[in-house]
Amino acid sequence: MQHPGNLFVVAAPSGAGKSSLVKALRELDAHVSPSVSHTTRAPRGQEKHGREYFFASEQEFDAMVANNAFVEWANVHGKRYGTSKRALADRLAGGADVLLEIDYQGALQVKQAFPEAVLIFILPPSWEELRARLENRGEDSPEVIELRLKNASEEMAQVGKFDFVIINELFETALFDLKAIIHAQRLKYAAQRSARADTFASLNIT
Ligand SMILES: Nc1nc2c(ncn2[C@@H]2O[C@H](COP(=O)(O)OP(=O)(O)O)[C@@H](O)[C@H]2O)c(=O)[nH]1
Ligand SMILES: Nc1ncnc2c1ncn2[C@@H]1O[C@H](COP(=O)(O)OP(=O)(O)O)[C@@H](O)[C@H]1O
Repeated sequence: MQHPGNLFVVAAPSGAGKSSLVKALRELDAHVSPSVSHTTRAPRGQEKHGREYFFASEQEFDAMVANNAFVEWANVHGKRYGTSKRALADRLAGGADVLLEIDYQGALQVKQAFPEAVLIFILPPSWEELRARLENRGEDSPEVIELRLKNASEEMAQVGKFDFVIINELFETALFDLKAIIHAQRLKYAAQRSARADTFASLNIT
């Protein structure tokens, strides 16, 4: 079996720029593989089943919960979202670095299951800017935007439980920070692996 890859988790209040940052990162770094979540929310304009999400009915989601098919799942803004075990295990075992874009509740569940996971939280520079980004994105109704802003303060209160925090003010700076965290974790992991290999060799363990 190939060596398992690194696991990164990125969380943020809605509108902070998480999806845009992860998309830009993936264009620069082909070794980061996303995991496609299941959700009970309806698809937005351009979204495709199996690409952004697997869109599931409440009954389908219930069945997956009952079958213990999720690594983590949570209620977010009144809908359910979850990472399936299948989506994660195959990619990690194949040696890919996997990046999960999930909410803080899911991130903390992942840390329980995988203590070596690296948790990254993305903050907006201000409340005004967060609201402006949600409004300018033009994807959500005013009621949905208000709900997301209301939930943002509870989400942001969790920032201390994360390993790293990025403030997404200037996009290019935030992207640089995200790349740096991922690069540093890869180096650390590679160093640990080679130290282990040296020890194994000196002990004649193959
Ligand atoms: N726990 C958990 N949260 C998820 C998952 N997939 C997406 N989310 C989170 O659900 C929230 C809503 O996502 P979405 O409806 O796509 O809207 P967005 O916040 O504008 O990107 C975001 O905080 C996502 O990170 C998942 O598999 N598990
Ligand atoms: N640094 C930034 N400066 C200005 N606008 C940004 C920045 N980062 C993202 N945006 C814009 O803000 C909106 C929300 O970003 P998005 O990536 O959809 O957020 P999230 O996935 O966190 O909900 C989008 O319209 C995006 O283009």
